[in-house]
Amino acid sequence: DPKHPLYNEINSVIAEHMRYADMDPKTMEETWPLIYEEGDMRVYKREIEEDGMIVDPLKAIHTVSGVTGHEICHYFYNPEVRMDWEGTLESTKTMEYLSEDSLVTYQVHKRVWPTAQRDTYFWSHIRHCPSEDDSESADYWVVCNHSTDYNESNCQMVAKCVRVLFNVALICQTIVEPPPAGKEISRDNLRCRIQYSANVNPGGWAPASVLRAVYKREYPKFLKRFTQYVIDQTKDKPIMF
Ligand SMILES: Cc1cccc(-c2n[nH]cc2-c2ccc(F)c(-c3ccc(S(=O)(=O)CCO)cc3)c2)n1
Repeated sequence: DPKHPLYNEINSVIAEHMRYADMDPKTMEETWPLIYEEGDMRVYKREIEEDGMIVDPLKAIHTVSGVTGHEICHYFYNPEVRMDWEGTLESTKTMEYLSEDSLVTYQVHKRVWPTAQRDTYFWSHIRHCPSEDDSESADYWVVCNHSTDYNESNCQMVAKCVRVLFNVALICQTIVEPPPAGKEISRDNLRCRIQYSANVNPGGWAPASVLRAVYKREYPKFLKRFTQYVIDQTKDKPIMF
């Protein structure tokens, strides 16, 4: 039984993202042009225009040591800390908690000259997808942020903003190098494989060259800043498996 009005939509969007989980870099490179590479981070992008709009889908694969997928997803989902790590945000407002793993947020993003200011109104959902006991599949933690118009009329929007439609997913897998026999697992034994996918329709008029330059610059910055934030927040805390 749907526990809240967005329950079915969230299930189908998550299922779709999980179908594309675990694209290894080789397969990625066959169909996705690599636009940025630094250390373990690879950012891929397709150039797609839909009725004159840039809707370049973006995928980033990154491996971060010392944290778990649960920790990465916990901080990505938690609206209370978003202003601490999301550098392109002017404001964020949690409109409604649909359940303990689903909520609706209104955000205003910093203006990128010469385009108009953008805002986003979206649901967020966090989910643990344990591997089936056949242990063929991996164990994932997922967060999805997806535009919505659910109860939009209750939201006091910032005037003159252009609404952005987007569908973002963060899919994480924790890799544990077993410690020597009898030793506790420490953060030195942890690595987290992150897949970030973003489909952003910037809405309204925006020059293709400017948008593509912004995305090329902002996404790697955002992933580095966010993952470093989680490393800093968790380093002295017990591990969240
Ligand atoms: C990180 C990044 C990449 C590309 C562009 C920019 C940016 N600069 N100035 C305005 C924006 C902007 C415009 C519209 C957007 F939807 C998002 C946007 C970005 C990330 C996410 S999220 O879901 O990954 C994290 C939640 O904020 C959602 C929307 C960001 N920021």
